[in-house]
Amino acid sequence: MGILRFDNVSKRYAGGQDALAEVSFTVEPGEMLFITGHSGAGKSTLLKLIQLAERPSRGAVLFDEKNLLKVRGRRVAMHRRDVGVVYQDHQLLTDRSVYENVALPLILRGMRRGEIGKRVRGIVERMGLGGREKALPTQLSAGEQQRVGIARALIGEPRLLVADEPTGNLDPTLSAEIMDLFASLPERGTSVLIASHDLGLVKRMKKRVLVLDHGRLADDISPEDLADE
Ligand SMILES: Nc1ncnc2c1ncn2[C@@H]1O[C@H](COP(=O)(O)OP(=O)(O)OP(=O)(O)O)[C@@H](O)[C@H]1O
Repeated sequence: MGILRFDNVSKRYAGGQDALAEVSFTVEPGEMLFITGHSGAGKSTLLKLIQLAERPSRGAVLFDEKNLLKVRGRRVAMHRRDVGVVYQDHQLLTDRSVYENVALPLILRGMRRGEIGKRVRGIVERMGLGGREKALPTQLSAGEQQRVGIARALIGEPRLLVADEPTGNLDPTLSAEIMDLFASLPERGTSVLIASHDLGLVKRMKKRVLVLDHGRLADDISPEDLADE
């Protein structure tokens, strides 16, 4: 049973063409995969459907076999706890410390301060940011800032992590470091779906790759096939 399933999903924005057309695929628990394709191929749209930032025009997106079309109102926030999101520009609060940025999702949930502190310390260490808790994001390097963004996405222990061009602003060495960090997540049970147009980086990771072309799923390449190329 997949953690995420797209069943013949199409998405058409008002006045536009199909941004996604009849897309079907399944993501297993603990699987890491990439989604790639040209600019405008529909990568961001696909990730938005998972976060309930957009709704499909046709077809169904299922999370844990639950049709997301039925998730409305207060249950949208509950669903978003299960999906951690990492952005290209990390979207950190620049006037808040690393600690506060990472703690934010738990504060919003009303978790006890002691429990928040324990969790933040744990994830900050895991992301290699130990000792930087009091720093402001502007005092950190680009790679460190992105790791704070990943820590914030992971703090609520989501079942799935989605990332839209998470290394878009980083140099090749830092990009590889961040990718290795993502690759370490599935062994803890988190599935990871990363949109990237950096084909070199994607191929190096030797994971499953979904290829979008004008909204259609043009290819679904297994790690074994990738190794053969
Ligand atoms: N809010 C919107 N309203 C109308 N059309 C949109 C909207 N968002 C995206 N589109 C269109 O949908 C198509 C897919 O866009 P999307 O952003 O999903 O592509 P992408 O693969 O993420 O591109 P990029 O790599 O440039 O970010 C494009 O033709 C885009 O112009």
